[in-house]
Formats: sequence, structure tokens, C-alpha cells
Amino acid sequence: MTASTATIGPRTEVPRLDIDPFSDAFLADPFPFHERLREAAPVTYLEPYGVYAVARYAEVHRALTDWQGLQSAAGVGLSNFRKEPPWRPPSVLLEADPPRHDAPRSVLVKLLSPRRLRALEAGWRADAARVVDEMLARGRDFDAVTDLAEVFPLRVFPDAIGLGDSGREHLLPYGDFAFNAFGPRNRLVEEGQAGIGPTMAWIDAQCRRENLAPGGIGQQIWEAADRGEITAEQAPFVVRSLLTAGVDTTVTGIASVLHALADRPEDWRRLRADRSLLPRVFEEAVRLESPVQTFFRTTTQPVELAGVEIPADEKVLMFLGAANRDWRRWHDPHAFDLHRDPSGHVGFGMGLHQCVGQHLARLEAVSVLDALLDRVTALETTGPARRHLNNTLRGFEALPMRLTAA
Ligand code: HEM
Ligand SMILES: O=C(O)c1ccc(-c2ccccn2)cc1
Repeated sequence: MTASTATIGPRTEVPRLDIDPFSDAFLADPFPFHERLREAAPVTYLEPYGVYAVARYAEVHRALTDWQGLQSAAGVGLSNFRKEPPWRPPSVLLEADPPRHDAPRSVLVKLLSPRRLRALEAGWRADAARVVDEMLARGRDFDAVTDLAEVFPLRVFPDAIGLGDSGREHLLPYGDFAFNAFGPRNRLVEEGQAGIGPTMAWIDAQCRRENLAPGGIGQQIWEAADRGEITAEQAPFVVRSLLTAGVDTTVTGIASVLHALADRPEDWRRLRADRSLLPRVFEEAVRLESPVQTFFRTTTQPVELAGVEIPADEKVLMFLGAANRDWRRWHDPHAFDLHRDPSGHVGFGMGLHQCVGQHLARLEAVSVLDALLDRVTALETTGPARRHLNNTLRGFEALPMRLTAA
């Protein structure tokens, strides 16, 4: 590592680090790099991409909540929309700031609220039971990714949105590509780019009113447009945001929870006896594993951060995964602790753009966990986890496990 320093702000020096956060080495095992980023300084400058970086909890929290100084409308990936066109029309939530962000946001806050989701809960729990029973029927050995984490969300989510039956195999590749596209045009993007045309066409078609089933969340978004809550131009993009952010994230989230809980017989026994702990278990797993590892903001004007003045129109990379394991904020940060209070973690972001789908994600994870806890007395790994590399998501290709049926 060549750590030269340059006085960028008038007051504080910013270490310039030769770290590539989108390299295979970093994506496969980010923790040593997180340590270097956190310990170097509150704000660093990553030379391979010419971006600022924050990895400590305090500065990530500040960058997430200062939406006037650090905006989303120039994109939340490496690409600055003011300098180059986005690969697709920008999201009307994620890549928008107030006031344009407000109406689409308030529509989704209502449609994805815990109260609204309660109407889905009984059906999702029944589906989770069926998926786990199908798994148990095949014997004790299973793969937590291919047999469960990838199966359950695709069993319940497309129906909840109101998608037709054909083409659902496009959902995972689309999300994988979209989350890669927040990073640089590296091998992961190039490989995904190859076949993405038909997938993008299918995604765009699913956002059209005529292709969304009555009663689904997609149709409800169009009805919000009928009521004038959003425009008819915004409606398909609000639907698209759910198709983009709603599948790969929960697949990764569920795999992360199972990865955190496996080989912990005491915790498993505790949870079988007390299911009220499940929502907190999900939050602690999202803190520790941070399925969404990083994304960016763009400074709209010179911004002072921890004594450093960051000039206008600069990209700031926020390391959520590093902030969620910062010893300055968390006791024993690398431990999965059922009894910790994980509130305040930044795994779902924070502030104005905080994840609007988090309640849906939690309901999916709790449904799967409850179905497993009902039927299984022990959950053990039977081999090494194989990571799935993505520029933004930290997930798995495979999680070989063995369960002991109750
Ligand atoms: C474990 C699962 C999930 C994780 C870790 C996650 C994480 C995040 C994070 C970190 C953000 C903040 C982005 C920013 O500040 O720029 C976010 C925003 C968002 N998420 Fe999630 N998410 C998850 C599941 C979902 C699901 C299931 C949906 C949809 C059903 C969803 C839809 C969205 C949308 C639309 C936004 C943009 C919100 C806005 O800009 O106002 N997410 N998510
Ligand atoms: O509105 C969309 O299309 C969209 C919404 C949210 C995300 C996202 C980005 C970073 C972290 C978590 N979620 C992606 C896409």
C-alpha cells in the first residue's frame, strides 16, 4: 500500500490509499481492508478511482443523513450522472433527491408498511413451511442458498408484486447486474452485460400496467398514479425499483441470516423456545453480514467531514459493512450476538433513503426462520461457504448445511 498524503482540505490531511474496493480480493474478504480504511483516518482518498471514502460508523452515518450536502441524484454508484449518462433511466427513489424523491417514496412507504404486509403474512408462512417440508423430504443435507434462500423469495415476491408466471428467471440476473453496475466497469459488469438485453426488456415490460395482476403491489402503484399521488410517468419506475432491489437483496439477506445462525446450537435452542427474538436476530445478521456493502453519494457543494473539506462534485464511497463492525460504535463488533441491541446499524442505510423494503425483507426472513425452527433442532455447516462476488452485494454461491429434524 502506498499511503502518500496530500493536504486536500485546508485543515486535515487525507491519506491517499491504493485500495481497490471492487477487486476480487476485496470482495471475497473485505475485513482486512475495512480495518485499514477505518484505522487510516475518518476520511480517506482511494487512488484507483479518485473517490473519497468513509468506513467508520460516525462518518458513514453522517454521509447517509446529510442529503443536502451529499446527494443521490448524481447516482449512488461510481458513475457521476452529471458527467456520463446512466445505464438505464434513473430510479425515481434511489437516484432522486427531494422534492422529486418525496412522492414516489411516500407511495412505497404506505404500500410496504408492516400493516399492509400483514395481509401477506399467513400466505408467506404457509409457503415457507412448504419449501422447508420439500427440503426435509429430500434428506438432511441441503444447500441454504440453492434450496432455500433463492427458492423462497422467488416463491412469494413475484406473486406479491403481481408478475405473470413466465420470465421470472430474469429477476436474479437483473438484480445482480444492477448491483454490479454501481461499481466500476470491471469483469463482473462486463460478464453481466453480455446477456442483459432480453432481461432488461422483460423487466421493463413487467412494469407496464397491463402486465400487473389486480390486487398486487404493482397494480396498487398504478392506482396511486390514478389518485394523483405520483404521475403515470413515474409509476413504471416505482414498480421497477421493487424488481431491482427486492430479490437479490432478500436472497442475500436470508443466506446471511442462515450463515450467521448455523453451528450455534445454544442460539438455535434459544430461538426455538422464544420466537419473539426473531426480528432482532434478522437485524443483527444484517448488521454483521451487511448484504449491501457499499454505495456512493456525490457532494453538491464543498462538504466538511471530520475536519476534511471535500470539494463539490466529488464521489464519496460509504462502507456500510465496515461501519457495522466499527469498534467505536459496537462492543465486540465481529461477534454475532443474539442479546445485542443492533438498532442504529446502517445495513438498511439511514435517513431519507433508508430501505423502504426492510419490513418486507424482515417478513421473508422471519417466515423462513420460523418454518425451520418449527421443524429443525440443529443447523450445521458441512463445508466451506462459497462466496458470490458482486460489486455491491456480499452474498453466497453455496452454503452446504445439514439439519437435524425435530
Ligand atoms: C436484506 C434485504 C435488503 C437490504 C440489506 C437493503 C438495503 C438497502 C439500503 C442500504 C438502501 C439505502 C440506499 C441509499 O441510501 O442510497 C436501500 C434502499 C432501498 N431499498 Fe432496500 N434493502 C433490502 C431489501 C429491499 C427490498 C425487499 C425492497 C423492495 C421490496 C427494497 C427496496 C428499496 C428501495 C426502493 C430503496 C430506495 C429507497 C429510497 O431511495 O428512498 N429493498 N435498501
Ligand atoms: O429504485 C431502484 O431501482 C433501486 C432501489 C434501491 C437499490 C439499492 C441500492 C443500494 C443499496 C440497496 N438498494 C437499488 C435500486
